[in-house]
Amino acid sequence: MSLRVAISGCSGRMGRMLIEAVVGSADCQLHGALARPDSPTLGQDASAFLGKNSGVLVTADLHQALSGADVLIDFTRPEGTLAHLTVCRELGVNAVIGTTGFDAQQKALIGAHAGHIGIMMAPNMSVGVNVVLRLLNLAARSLNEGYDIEIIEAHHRHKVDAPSGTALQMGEVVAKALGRDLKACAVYGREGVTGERDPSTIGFATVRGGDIVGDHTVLFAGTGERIEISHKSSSRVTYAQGSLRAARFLASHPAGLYDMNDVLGLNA
Ligand SMILES: NC(=O)C1=CN([C@@H]2O[C@H](COP(=O)(O)OP(=O)(O)OC[C@H]3O[C@@H](n4cnc5c(N)ncnc54)[C@H](OP(=O)(O)O)[C@@H]3O)[C@@H](O)[C@H]2O)C=CC1
Ligand SMILES: O=C(O)C1=N[C@H](C(=O)O)C[C@H](O)C1
Repeated sequence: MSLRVAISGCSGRMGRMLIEAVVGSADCQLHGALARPDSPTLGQDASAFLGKNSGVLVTADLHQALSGADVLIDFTRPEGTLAHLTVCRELGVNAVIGTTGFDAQQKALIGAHAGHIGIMMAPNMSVGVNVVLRLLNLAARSLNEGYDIEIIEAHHRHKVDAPSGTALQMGEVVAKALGRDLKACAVYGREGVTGERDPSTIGFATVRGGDIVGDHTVLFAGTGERIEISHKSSSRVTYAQGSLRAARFLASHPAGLYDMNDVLGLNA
């Protein structure tokens, strides 16, 4: 039987990419498409932008979109995600969360919902980025003395959160490998007379412009050498395919909070 997938933020950059992926998939069917109450797309067929008819009309009614769905895939904003999760929990619908920019309190709320439904949350659904996170763990443990660590990310002009969720996750992985607390050692941008670099810090730099899909580099700068571990996305299709993989994963797992390592079997 097909996996019944609902998409929120259905007219956003990722929402459209996800609808295309679901409509083109052999084992998923579009079940619901959510937009905000003021969206001009309300009432239209959710795949009209593809020149296709899915039979699913865009709605702002959470219960209408989510009743009978197996899973919601949500790439919106933190406050939207949390509102959607409340209804997912009420209706027993699993959730794949790609939204970034949650604060600690919001993450705790998501954790509480995961006691009742399956939730897979990751700031980056691409297989490549999740392999890079593994490489960073190895690199940080090996380069734990004498290397200054800087994380540089670049995204399109429309992105609203900074640093990116992926950059922050890379920082968490590196800090953990070094036995540091990212909250205590992160430096988010520099200006003016900053003084010499504190070797215990992890620096972040953010670039925003044009249509950059998503570039991330972690720089280990030593004396006489630099190591750079980079990932560059050239299409959002990788995020959509990773999200469908996560949706399938949740269908065969009990309630709980999962990440891409679980989906890709990298925790084994
Ligand atoms: N995990 C991953 O792999 C990836 C994560 N992302 C993250 O996904 C999120 C969305 O990115 P992107 O698609 O580029 O953004 P867009 O701005 O293109 O789309 C966001 C969508 O969410 C809707 N939305 C905004 N606020 C709310 C709200 N409060 N309640 C319900 N819906 C809302 C918007 O509606 P409207 O059209 O009416 O404004 C829009 O349709 C970001 O947090 C981004 O960082 C992005 C790519 C990959
Ligand atoms: O907003 C985006 O576009 C992206 N957001 C995610 C993030 O914040 O890390 C993932 C990807 O880099 C694209």
